[in-house]
Amino acid sequence: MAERKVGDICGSSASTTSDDHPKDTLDLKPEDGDPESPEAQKDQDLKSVLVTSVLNLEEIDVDLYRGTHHWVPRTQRLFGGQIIGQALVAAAKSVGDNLYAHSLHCYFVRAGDPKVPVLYQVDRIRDGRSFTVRSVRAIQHGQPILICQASFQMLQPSPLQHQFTMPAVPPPEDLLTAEELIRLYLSKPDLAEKYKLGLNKLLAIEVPIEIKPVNPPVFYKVTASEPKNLFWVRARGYIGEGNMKLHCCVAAYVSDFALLGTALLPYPGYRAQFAASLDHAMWFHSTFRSDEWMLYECESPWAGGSRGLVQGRLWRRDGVLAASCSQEGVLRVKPVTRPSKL
Ligand SMILES: CC(=O)SCCNC(=O)CCNC(=O)[C@H](O)C(C)(C)COP(=O)(O)OP(=O)(O)OC[C@H]1O[C@@H](n2cnc3c(N)ncnc32)[C@H](O)[C@@H]1OP(=O)(O)O
Repeated sequence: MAERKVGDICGSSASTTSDDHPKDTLDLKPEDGDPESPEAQKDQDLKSVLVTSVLNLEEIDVDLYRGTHHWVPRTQRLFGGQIIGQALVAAAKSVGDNLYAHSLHCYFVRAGDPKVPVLYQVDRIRDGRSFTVRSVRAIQHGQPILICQASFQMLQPSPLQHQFTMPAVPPPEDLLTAEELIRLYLSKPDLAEKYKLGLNKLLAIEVPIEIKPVNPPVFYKVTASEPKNLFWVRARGYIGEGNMKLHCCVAAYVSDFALLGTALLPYPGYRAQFAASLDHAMWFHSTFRSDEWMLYECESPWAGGSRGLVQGRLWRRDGVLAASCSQEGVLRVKPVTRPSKL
């Protein structure tokens, strides 16, 4: 069982002990690392996308913020992870530097409209001695699209510490990114034209997340599998050590990516006719860097009634459990029709 360090709650930076916490703010300006370093310069643009646009809200009034969009799925409904991440940013703005996000619970009540920004209205529910709770409504066209409650806690170490063991998988250096896999498929001389179009569309999507599937699907070979999936994941770009609240917001964004699809893995004979996240809950257990590779372990323990339940665990490379999440989504499917062999 991986040894957890005292103070390993989402908030202190990974290297601190219990008595020297960096000022943990949500100032989203580029980290004070060496901005001229090749690493920071190389990714500054992409970092500016994720840090200064997707998760950098404009303050409209006290506890009222406005968020814009960067990447929108082909469904043309706003990506749920964006709305969760932005809602957590809004909630965190009115919370002291000595408090750290430990959980959030959301309902997606209407589809997000990519043509208009999202307003985030924060309600300061309670400021307790150890725990502080905020409620956030994400609003478009005067109606809520998401309702979210987030809770923050002071650092309070405890002798009760345990976690599961991280799955044994190849390191990310031994695996290909989703883009590299797609290019590999596209290089196959016998690939049918109709597949090329779909794959090139996938390549064109500018998702600010890098993904390396641990067990990449054998492309277009439809086989049923257990409702379990593993992939290495990280935010594109350099974010840096200090903004633990920001890393939680990025992890919230990442956690909703490719999660619901886990419930479809046992049913290759069906494709989603209508799929959307209904709710999303997340718990932050330790410090982590969302701009460094983390293992995302996804599984679906149940599906039925046009819904699927999926759960995820985000692991640091050193085996520490960083965050857990659960989500239920509506899954309406129809049989996949294949051209007859006759
Ligand atoms: C992975 C992600 O990031 S998803 C993004 C985040 N999540 C979301 O955007 C979901 C937001 N929430 C919502 O949109 C709403 O709460 C809903 C759609 C989930 C539920 O709203 P309801 O008013 O109950 O809609 P309902 O479920 O009846 O219908 C939804 C769709 O399914 C269709 N539908 C309904 N019943 C059936 C059925 N039995 N068979 C097939 N289709 C059906 C409806 O026609 C509708 O399709 P349409 O939007 O193309 O017209």
